[in-house]
Parts: sequence; C-alpha cells; structure tokens
Amino acid sequence: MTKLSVNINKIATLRNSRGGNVPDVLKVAKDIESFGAQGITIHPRPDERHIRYQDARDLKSVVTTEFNIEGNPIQKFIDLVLEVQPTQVTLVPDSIDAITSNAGWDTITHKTFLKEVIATFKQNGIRTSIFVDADIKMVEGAAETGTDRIELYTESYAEAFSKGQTNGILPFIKAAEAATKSDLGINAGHDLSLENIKHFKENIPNLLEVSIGHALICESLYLGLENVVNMYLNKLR
Ligand SMILES: CC(=O)[C@@H](O)[C@H](O)COP(=O)(O)O
Ligand SMILES: NCC(=O)COP(=O)(O)O
Repeated sequence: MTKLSVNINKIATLRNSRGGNVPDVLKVAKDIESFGAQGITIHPRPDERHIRYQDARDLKSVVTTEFNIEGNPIQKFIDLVLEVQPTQVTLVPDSIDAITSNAGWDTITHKTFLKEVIATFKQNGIRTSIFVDADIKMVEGAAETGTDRIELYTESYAEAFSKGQTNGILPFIKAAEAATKSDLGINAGHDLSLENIKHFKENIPNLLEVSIGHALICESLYLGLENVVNMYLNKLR
C-alpha cells in the first residue's frame, strides 16, 4: 500500500500572508487526516517562509497519522526534530535561499555526515529518509548511511510527464529496484500531481509513501480539499 502524506506548507503560506491564523494549519491537518490521508508532511525552512518551527511543535499533538518533517539538517533543524519526535524525518540538501527543494543528496560525498545525523535520529526512534535523485549510485550511497528509506526526488519525472514523455519514469524504476535490493524503503515526492501520480504509482515497485503538497493544494482551489485527497487516494490504490 502506498501512503499519501499531504504536505501542508502552502496552507501556512496562505496563513502567513495576512498575519493571523486563517487558515488554521492545525485544523487543516486534522481535516486532511479525517478525509483519509495517511500522513502529514511539513518542511520548516530556516526563514520560516511558510511552516514555522512552532507549527512543528503544535502539530505533534494534533497529527494522529504519520508525521513527516522534512528539511536540511542544520543544527536548529536537528534540535527541532529531536524535540518534536515525528514518525519520520526526511533530510533534504536545499540551500537556505532556495525557492524550493531542487536537488537530492550527494550521498557519496556526504556519507560521513549523513551517517552521523541518521544515527542520531534512529537512536531517538525516528524513522529516517534521505531525499535523492533517481540515480543508482546515490541510492547505493544512501544505503551505506544506515537510513531506513530514501525519498525519490520526482521533479524530473513530473517535468517529463508534463511534456508527454512517459519514459521519464525509467530512471525511477531502476532507482527503486536498487533501493529494494539494498533493503531501503521507498518514498517519493516533489511536483507529483493528480495528472502524473497514477503512472508513477503503476511503475514503481514497493512505493511506501508519496508526499504531495503544492499541486494538491492548487488543485483543491478548484476541486475542494476533501475531494482532491480522495482523488489521490483512489489513484494510489
Ligand atoms: C523536499 C520537497 O520537495 C518538499 O518537501 C518541499 O517541502 C517543498 O518545499 P516548498 O513547499 O517550500 O516548495
Ligand atoms: N517531499 C515532497 C513534498 O513534501 C511535497 O512536495 P510538493 O508536492 O510540494 O512539490
């Protein structure tokens, strides 16, 4: 079964735009879970442009499904995750000023660092995942860090799919096969959408979780949040 983890960063973007608490991030998270999503994902960035560090603390007592916190493991982020104790932490190598996540880890160059960070989180009972490109060498490098899972960075797949190039899935099939061979769990995310999710799901073996945010929130503007969550769940069956 592939779990849907809804990334609520953009709910926080809307809330922050007016300075109050509308929409209420905690209420939306609870509602998304009641609609059937199996997880909530957040990505508190150092500039707190959307999800704030306090949101992570507040969501801990609200989220009853799987709670996934994504981010670059700077010390402030590591401290937050150890304090909040989510179900899963996903390490993402994005720079502070990046408009969004735009690369997977070089798990070979950063192996020593990643091993240390992964060990810290695992010692605290937090499941770990590393954001990687669909590159067999990076997947094999991830396995050497001791991580529980990888998250396949799916922007290149989504871009190819939007141009009608369904062969964009091929590197992801190979990467997923390499992950399974290395006993790594497989997550995926970034730019997945109602348009491209079914093709991805049908072709990627052992896909445990997809985390979807930007497209899902945008689609919900027209189709409604409960309806869109259920549309994703139906496509993931
Ligand atoms: C790693 C990734 O692709 C997403 O988790 C990320 O959260 C998107 O960040 P923004 O919502 O800031 O674009
Ligand atoms: N890890 C991917 C994620 O959480 C959401 O990415 P996106 O759907 O907002 O591109």
